[in-house]
Amino acid sequence: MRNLSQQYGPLMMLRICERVIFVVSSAEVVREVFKGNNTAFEQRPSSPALDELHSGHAIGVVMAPYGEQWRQLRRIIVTHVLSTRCVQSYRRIREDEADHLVSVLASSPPGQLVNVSALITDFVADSAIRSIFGDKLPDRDEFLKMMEHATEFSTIFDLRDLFPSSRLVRMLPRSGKDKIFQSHADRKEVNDGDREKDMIDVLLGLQKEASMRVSLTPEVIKSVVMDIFTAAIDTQTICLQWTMAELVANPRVMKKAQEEIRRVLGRKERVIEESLRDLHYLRAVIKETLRLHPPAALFPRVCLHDDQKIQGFHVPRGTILVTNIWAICRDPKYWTDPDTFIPERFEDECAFDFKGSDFEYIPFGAGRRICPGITFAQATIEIVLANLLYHFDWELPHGVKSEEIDMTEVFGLSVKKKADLLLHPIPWIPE
Ligand code: HEM
Repeated sequence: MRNLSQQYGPLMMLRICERVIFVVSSAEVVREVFKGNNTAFEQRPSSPALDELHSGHAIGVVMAPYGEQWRQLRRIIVTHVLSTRCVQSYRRIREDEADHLVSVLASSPPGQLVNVSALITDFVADSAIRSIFGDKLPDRDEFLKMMEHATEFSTIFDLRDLFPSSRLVRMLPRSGKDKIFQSHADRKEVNDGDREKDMIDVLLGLQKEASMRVSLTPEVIKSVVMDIFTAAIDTQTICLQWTMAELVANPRVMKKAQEEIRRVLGRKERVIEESLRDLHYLRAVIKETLRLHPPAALFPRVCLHDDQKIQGFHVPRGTILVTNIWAICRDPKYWTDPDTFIPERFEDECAFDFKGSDFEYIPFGAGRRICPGITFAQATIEIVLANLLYHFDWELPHGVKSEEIDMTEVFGLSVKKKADLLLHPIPWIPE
C-alpha cells in the first residue's frame, strides 16, 4: 500500500470488490482528519463478519459505535482500569512474571537455543490475564487459541466484508466466541485475601455506583475485558519480539542499552519498576521499534457524516478510511534514513510524543479513539526488556551473523515478525 500511495498520493481511493476504501498515508492528511472538533471519523467500520461475531454479545469498547455508550465505557476504562495509578497497582504482577521469565531463561541448559518469541508471548499473556482476571488461567493455551480464532479476521479483508451483499459468502463458517472465561467469582471465594484488585473486581465494584451513566451488566463487563485482553496481547507481544530482534540485529544499540541498564541498576539482584525511571535510552529503543514496526499498522474508521471533505475530495458517508501508520512512520519526509533502526532520534524524550499530537508518529493511533493502554503497554514492555538486557547477554545461533537475522514481516492489520527469534541467553552476573 505504501508503494501505491507513493504513486497515487497521500489520500488514495481504492475499490476492493464492493468496498470503497480511502487510504491515508501522510501526517498532514491525518492532522486534517483528526485534529480539532471533527468527529466524523471516530467510529470503526462494522461489517457482516463483525456483526456475526458480536451477535448475542454486548458490544464492548473497541467496536462500540461512536456515541454515549462508548464515551461512558471509555471514561470508565481510562479512569478506573488503565489510569497511571491503576497500572501501578498491577506492578507486582509484572515484576513476578518477569522474575519467572528470568528463572526459566537462567535454567535453560547451556548451549541450547531458547525460543525468545515464545517466552515473550507467554509473559505478555500471563501478566495481562493476571491483571484482568486476578489469576493465571489453568487452560491458558486453550483460551488463547479460542481468542485467536475469534479475532482471526480483519474487517477489511474478510470475504464477507468485501462482498457484503453476497448471501453465499455470508454462509461461510465463522468460529464463535461461545466459550468465554472461567468464573471469576469461584476463584474469588477461594482466594480473596489481601490480593490487589484485578480489572474484573474494579468493574464489578462500579456496577453498584449510582453515578454510572452506563449499565455495567455482566455481559458488558465480559465484552469490555475481552476487548482489553485482545487489544493488549498481540500489540505488546509484537512490539517486544521486534525490539529483541532489532537489538540482536544491531549489536551497537544492544551494547549501549545494556550499558545504561547495568549502570543504572548497579548490582541489584532483581529488576523492579522503581529502578527503571532513568532508562532514557531503553525508552528511545522502544519508541524506535514502535516507529519501524508499529504493531497495529493500519487503523480503519468509517465516515459518519454526509458533508466530509478531505484534501478537497468529497468522502461519502459510510466510506471506510484506513490510516497507514506503517507508511507514515517510514516516510522520508519526516524521518532521516527511515528504514534504519536508530533509537538516537528519540533520545530527546520530548522529540516525539506518541500520545496523538505528533501526527508523523502515531503507533497508538490518533483522535478520540487513540489507544487507552499506552501506560499499561509502556510498563509491561519496559520491565521485560530491562530484565532481558540486565540479566543476560544474547548470542545468535552458531554461524549466524547479526545482519543475517530473518526480519521478514507478515503484513495484515498488524505486522508480525515471521520467524521466531532463537537465541542463546548467557547469564550476566554483576562483579
Ligand atoms: C504496544 C502496544 C500497543 C499498541 C501499539 C496499540 C495500538 C493501538 C491502536 C493503533 C489502536 C487504535 C487507535 C485508533 O483507532 O486511533 C488501539 C486501540 C485500543 N487499544 Fe491499544 N495498543 C497497544 C496496547 C494496548 C494495551 C496494553 C491495551 C489495554 C491494556 C490496549 C487497549 C486498547 C483499546 C481498549 C483500544 C480501543 C479504544 C477505543 O476504541 O476507544 N492497547 N491500540
